[in-house]
Amino acid sequence: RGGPHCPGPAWWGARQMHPGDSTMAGKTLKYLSQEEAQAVDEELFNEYKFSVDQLMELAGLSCATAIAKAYPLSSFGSSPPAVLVICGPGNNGGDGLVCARHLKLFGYEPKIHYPKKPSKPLFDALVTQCQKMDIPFLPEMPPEPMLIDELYELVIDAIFGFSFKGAVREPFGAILNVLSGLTVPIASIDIPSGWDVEKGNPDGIQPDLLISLTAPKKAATLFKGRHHYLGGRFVPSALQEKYQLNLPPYPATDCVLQLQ
Ligand SMILES: NC(=O)C1=CN([C@@H]2O[C@H](COP(=O)(O)OP(=O)(O)OC[C@H]3O[C@@H](n4cnc5c(N)ncnc54)[C@H](OP(=O)(O)O)[C@@H]3O)[C@@H](O)[C@H]2O)[C@H](O)CC1
Ligand SMILES: [K+]
Repeated sequence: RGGPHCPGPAWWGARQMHPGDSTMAGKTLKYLSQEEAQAVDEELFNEYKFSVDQLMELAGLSCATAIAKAYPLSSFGSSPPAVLVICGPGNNGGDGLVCARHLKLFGYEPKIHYPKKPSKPLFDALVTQCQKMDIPFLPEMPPEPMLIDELYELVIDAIFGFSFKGAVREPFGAILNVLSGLTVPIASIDIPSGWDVEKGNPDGIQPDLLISLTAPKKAATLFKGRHHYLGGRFVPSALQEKYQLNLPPYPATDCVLQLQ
């Protein structure tokens, strides 16, 4: 474990953490309830005066970085690797748009399906940025898992984040059904979509990668995939302390940290 990227002992402690476990400093990484996740988010905007696009840019960059670390360009047979990004109607979908843009800059070939864009200037701008970077928008979701397996190397799930509640409404029910049948890996942003934010969903999609933003949510304890990253390195220490997030230290200047 030597060399310039050698994780220090604190990171190693974080890597092994689950609720109830401890870091080497004796502190437990907090897994947030839905209410806590929303409260931290609101405080970042209302008290700390961050704007949504500031945090969304950092969140989306973290997502693209985690994906590029877990699935480096060199690990794919095709070049550039085709990636399908599915964006939902809230800020999780916005993170997906930003992630797609950074993936393109990193050398991937993203295509986006965005069936329910909110009519807000922020999302209009994110869409224009992607269009001007030659990222295609697919008007229809590929109807069969096999089609996606044939055409794409990876699927990014940016459908729902920490505000998801209740039974899935269309068109997202049909989309999640297709995703459930995939062989190619799914990378979920913040929450595997269709999972209850706290209790998960044993019958839902089973992503290979999860990137928890700000702090993991309770459902992340049920994540069974290979790669769990923490991203969204923007939480001021006073806010971390107020919510006792006990975030492990990020390595050097990295915007993501591998938890598993
Ligand atoms: N602090 C941070 O870490 C930041 C995280 N970011 C990302 O933002 C999301 C949370 O975004 P939010 O807009 O609050 O919510 P969602 O994206 O999770 O989803 C809201 C939309 O989803 C619809 N919805 C909810 N439940 C269902 C359902 N059962 N079926 C269908 N649709 C559903 C909801 O629709 P409504 O009709 O209820 O309005 C909304 O349209 C967080 O997870 C991060 O990914 C920020 O980017 C930066 C800060
Ligand atoms: K998601």
